[in-house]
Amino acid sequence: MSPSRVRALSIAGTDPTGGAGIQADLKSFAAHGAYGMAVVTALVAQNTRGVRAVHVPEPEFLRAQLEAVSDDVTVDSVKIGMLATPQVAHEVTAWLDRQRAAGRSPVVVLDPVMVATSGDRLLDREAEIAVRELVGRADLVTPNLPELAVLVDEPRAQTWAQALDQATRLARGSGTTVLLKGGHLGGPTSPDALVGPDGAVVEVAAQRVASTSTHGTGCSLSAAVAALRPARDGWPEAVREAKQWLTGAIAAGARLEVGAGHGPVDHLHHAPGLGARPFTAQVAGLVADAVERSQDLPFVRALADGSLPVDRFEEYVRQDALYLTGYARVLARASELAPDGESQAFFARGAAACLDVERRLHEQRLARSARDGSRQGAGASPVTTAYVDHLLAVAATGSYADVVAAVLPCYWVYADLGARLRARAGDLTAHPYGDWVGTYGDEEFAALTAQARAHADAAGRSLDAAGRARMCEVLAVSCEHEVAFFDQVRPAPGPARATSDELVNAGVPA
Ligand SMILES: Nc1ncnc2c1ncn2[C@@H]1O[C@H](COP(=O)(O)OP(=O)(O)OP(=O)(O)O)[C@@H](O)[C@H]1O
Ligand SMILES: Cc1ncc(COP(=O)(O)O)c(N)n1
Repeated sequence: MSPSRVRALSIAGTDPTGGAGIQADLKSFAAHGAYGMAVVTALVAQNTRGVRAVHVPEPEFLRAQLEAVSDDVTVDSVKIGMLATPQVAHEVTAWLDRQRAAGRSPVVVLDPVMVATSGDRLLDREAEIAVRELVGRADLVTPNLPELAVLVDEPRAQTWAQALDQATRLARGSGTTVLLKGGHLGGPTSPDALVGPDGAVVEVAAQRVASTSTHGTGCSLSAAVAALRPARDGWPEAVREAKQWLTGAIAAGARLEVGAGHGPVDHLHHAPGLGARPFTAQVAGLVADAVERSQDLPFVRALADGSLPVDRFEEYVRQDALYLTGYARVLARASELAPDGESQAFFARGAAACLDVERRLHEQRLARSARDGSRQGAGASPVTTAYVDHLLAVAATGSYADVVAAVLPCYWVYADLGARLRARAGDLTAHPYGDWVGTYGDEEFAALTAQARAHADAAGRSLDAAGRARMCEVLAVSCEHEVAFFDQVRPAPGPARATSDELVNAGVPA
């Protein structure tokens, strides 16, 4: 069996702030699904603003690290970064030669790191010749414009054409494919180009991102290419994929808020769900606010203390029944869009349960009006219509995640409000609206609400930031409708408290 992941080794310097060097390489490996390993060439005290000090361990210690890896692990891919001194470069060259002599030939990507973005040198001048020797042993070398100039021993190219010319000569002379990086060229684009030893050029275009989050871009790109190459057909495929990822990583870098200088890129920008807070944790404050505001409304206060006139309660129940018919349609839509059988069944059961409740309410209303000749009342109020319209609009145009976010407050606000009312109401058998309070405040409804929340979290997990934001917006609108729904019934001054007789058919719990 072949191993499940590419085993990639970074041989490079460190960046304790995690944006460049070995730390960036390991993130880049992981971001591309490789198993990452690292051998330290130099310890660098640096941050996003600059390099403070460099400590290069003895070459023997570097050799010991390299051999500790290769004596034990088959390495599929090697990325070489900061080499610091001629001794370090020679040690790495000798190790590569020993690997080849032993019949091991990992893919070798050489990022000829010389100067950091901050302008600090990361390679002794005397080491430049040693790095040139290493180019011939690599499969791919990834110079930026100043590094390319050093490698061909010429002044820095001023145009893309001049840079391509230098890269062609480097590739021909060394027999190694060159990935020429155009980041230092300026202008609206940031192109790279693969130049083969035969002179073949493959340009990889990309827009320039207006950002200062470019610390470690070279490290991250070369590590990504090293991770991808053993699993792709050729250099162009690996480079295109890595470059597209890097452009997104630069764009997302600023949001990390790491450091005051040239910030790092976001290596995990393509996996926004990873480590993100669950959707329901993100919106818990919105729901808590809706519950808080609802419990202070005159209707809810009167409901809780039992002073609500029965005709007011009936009006509420009537609007609720009308609402439930629309709500059931939207739950059915969630079921239709559901990604798996469990969520499909959950929302289908919810839709059926709403219709059962609605039918019971309707029958009891008919029985009551037949008994005492009361009017049936008009149709849905503007408030009820507005809430249902919002839900139906999301159902018609939104994704499964949007629909689940839209229906969630009806569970969540009711469950939380019900629990509070139940705690406040005391003995429910003596309470005129005890049935209603009991149903929404009971454990069964709390369990259903927990399931609805879990479905919303699952739906939000795979979304990008924009998708999550849409879910939050939709839920926030539903929360506002929830509060307005309770607020539409005013406990009119007047009739005394409901008697239990009057309530026989009025308050019907779900
Ligand atoms: N502002 C930007 N927008 C988009 N891509 C960029 C930007 N800056 C750099 N890149 C890309 O990042 C990669 C590294 O480019 P660059 O030429 O800066 O190499 P480097 O100098 O070795 O990197 P480092 O900043 O790590 O030293 C290249 O693919 C380049 O095109
Ligand atoms: C250990 C180490 N290796 C490479 C770089 C180059 O990255 P950048 O030019 O983006 O600072 C760096 N700063 N530190």
